[in-house]
Amino acid sequence: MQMHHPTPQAFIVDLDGTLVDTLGDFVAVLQRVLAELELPLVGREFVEHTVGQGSEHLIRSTLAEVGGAPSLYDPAWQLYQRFYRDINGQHAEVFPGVRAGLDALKALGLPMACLTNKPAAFARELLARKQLAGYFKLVFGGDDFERKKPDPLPLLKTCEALGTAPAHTWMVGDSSNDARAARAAGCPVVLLSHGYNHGQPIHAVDADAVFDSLEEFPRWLDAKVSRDPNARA
Ligand SMILES: O=C(O)COP(=O)(O)O
Ligand SMILES: [Mg+2]
Repeated sequence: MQMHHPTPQAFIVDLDGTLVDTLGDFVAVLQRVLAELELPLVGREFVEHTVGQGSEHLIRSTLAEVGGAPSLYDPAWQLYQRFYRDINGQHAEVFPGVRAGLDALKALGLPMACLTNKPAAFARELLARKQLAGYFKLVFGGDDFERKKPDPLPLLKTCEALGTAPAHTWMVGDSSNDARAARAAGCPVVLLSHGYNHGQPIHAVDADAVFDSLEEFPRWLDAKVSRDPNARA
């Protein structure tokens, strides 16, 4: 089938699972919280399947998983914030191909925003610690808007801040959360296979393309999208 792809005007890039492999950070922080509350620890696989929907969801699901009372949510939240601040980035690595991919996207001369469900302060700190902050004109977190991805609101607000049309603002993510938000906002979306898709196969998600490395995206764009500046959407 002949696909039609809109000319990009900007890129919106997710953080956890897309740019940085942060699973080790989430596991380390949750284990410290659970140890402090004298609760059983959770497995890495549980965390991998649960991240991506913001810290509130992660903390609530973790307490449910280990049989912790819902009344422990507030103390767990406080501990999570404190430990995350200490640990942020220590057990996390930038995925292979990310810097080369971002360099190639940046060379297109289009603005880039980072949009994550992670709290904005942690996101900014992590990008700075991994020398990725300089790529992004804007950084928005899960606490910046009334609703998080998969709601389209954060994408629509980010497009507004970039001053670009959603139909020409490409989302790059790693989960169905990103894809659903992008589809609902009217943004084209591509996904990376190395992230955390709630334990589901990434190729089953409705997206314009799936890549194993961010480096493949600018090459694919170059081949698929007309570079004619007068190209119609
Ligand atoms: O759930 C989180 O904290 C982060 O998720 P995201 O960066 O993939 O949006
Ligand atoms: Mg993600």
